[in-house]
Amino acid sequence: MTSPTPEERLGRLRSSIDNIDAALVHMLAERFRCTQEVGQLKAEHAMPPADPAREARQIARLRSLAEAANLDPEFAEKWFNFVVAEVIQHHTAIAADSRDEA
Ligand SMILES: O=C(O)C(=O)C[C@]1(C(=O)O)C=C[C@@H](O)C=C1
Repeated sequence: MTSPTPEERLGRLRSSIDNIDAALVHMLAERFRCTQEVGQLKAEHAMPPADPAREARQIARLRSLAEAANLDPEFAEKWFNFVVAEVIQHHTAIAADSRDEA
């Protein structure tokens, strides 16, 4: 039995990377589906778009999960802040739309 060539190994690794990227896109889409609903709920009840105390708890939890998974906690926090900044923009836009409609 011959061992795989570097090109075969690269091809297999890239195929796994493509599967992981697809899963991440689907998970992000699902997360944003939930946060859109949160945005509607917050707008209906005049709740603020951002909840810094909740974010602090999420960051502490994600940093601990990242450490356990051997992922750089700084990177996990940056990723979270990037996603949440987008969510807060969506929440703010939903609240503005619902005020315009009132
Ligand atoms: O949990 C909320 O209150 C949300 O609006 C969701 C979410 C998040 O994306 O996880 C976004 C903004 C808040 O500052 C905190 C958390």
